[in-house]
Amino acid sequence: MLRISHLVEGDRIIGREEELNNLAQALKDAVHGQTPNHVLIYGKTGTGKSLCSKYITEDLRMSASENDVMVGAAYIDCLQHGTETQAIRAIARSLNDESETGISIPSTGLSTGEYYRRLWNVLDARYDVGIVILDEIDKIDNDNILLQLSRAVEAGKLEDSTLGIIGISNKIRYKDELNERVKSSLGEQDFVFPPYDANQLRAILKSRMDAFQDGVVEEAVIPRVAALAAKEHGDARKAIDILRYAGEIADEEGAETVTDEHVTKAHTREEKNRLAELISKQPPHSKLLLQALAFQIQRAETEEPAIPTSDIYSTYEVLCQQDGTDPLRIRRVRELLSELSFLSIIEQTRKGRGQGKGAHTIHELVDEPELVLEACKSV
Ligand SMILES: Nc1ncnc2c1ncn2[C@@H]1O[C@H](COP(=O)(O)OP(=O)(O)OP(=O)(O)O)[C@@H](O)[C@H]1O
Repeated sequence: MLRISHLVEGDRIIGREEELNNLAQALKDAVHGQTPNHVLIYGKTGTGKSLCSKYITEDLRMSASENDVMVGAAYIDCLQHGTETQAIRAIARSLNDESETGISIPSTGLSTGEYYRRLWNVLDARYDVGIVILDEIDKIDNDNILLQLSRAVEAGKLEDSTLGIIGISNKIRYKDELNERVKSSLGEQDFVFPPYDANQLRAILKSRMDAFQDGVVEEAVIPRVAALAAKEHGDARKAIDILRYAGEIADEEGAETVTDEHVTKAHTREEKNRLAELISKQPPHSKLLLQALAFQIQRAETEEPAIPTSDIYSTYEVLCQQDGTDPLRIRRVRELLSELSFLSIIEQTRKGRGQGKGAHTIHELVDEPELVLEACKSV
């Protein structure tokens, strides 16, 4: 129950009624075998984007089957299947059943075009509607796949079936990066999932308490974990991870109960792991920028240093030189910094320079610079 991949049942999804309704509304045509809207979902980590997408497609699949409409769903993590061929192959494999279709989807040896052809055949053979969930869609290296999938029906690739896409991203500006054709066909409906508040996090944690035996978790633990997870942004993943680590640490120590002290240790363990995971997903230049900011903060003599973009940039240039890579332009650097801020790895504040002198942005790290540098090194 405390594994992140565990799919909770509908009645345990907390605080997402509106989002689930919106998704259901956008996809409802699939229940009658018609083409659903393509949907993009944005939101910070741990706001339930993957959970709600999987839940709603499963719900749709079951409602559709009552109408004798066959809905097939494929969930693809684009971080693991980041090229066009890998992603198409993964979708085709997940929807196929060779014993039923006679179509094989080998792991190598086919051209990208052939993988597409087999995917269309699988869809036509097995389903009325295919729903493809592309998680971390911004990690796909080539827009072509989005164009092909979103226009498969229009382009006459599918004869007896149709296709809908749910794209999920942490990058709020993801759509700006797409070319106009993809943008217009993919982004029919956009939804932003807000962070959870401490009450919702508490309810989410309570609904997972079956993971522990009765009386093992001390009373103060759940509110404390919820408060820790709500502090940066209301991240259910973080909350569940801290609770799991607290249980593991209590177990390692042979303790009878999970206490506040275990939560403190669990929080440190979670921060280290989360940072390393989050940073590992960032482009190389974002890592250099983070290191630059961490070095600047370490070097600063004030208690709570706030570093302007220009200072980060000058250290970043030195790091690029050491790394043998060309620095990006300042404009792109600003974009990467604001992405890091959206992900709650850094904090940005606009500050006035004094009357008539305009404003500039200053930066802080959410975590300790040593932790950030260690995480950058470990990935
Ligand atoms: N409303 C909720 N009720 C119960 N559990 C939830 C809820 N929202 C999220 N969770 C749980 O929190 C964890 C993270 O959720 P999920 O993977 O859906 O987040 P996400 O927004 O897709 O995050 P990321 O962008 O990091 O992939 C999962 O274990 C999920 O089951």
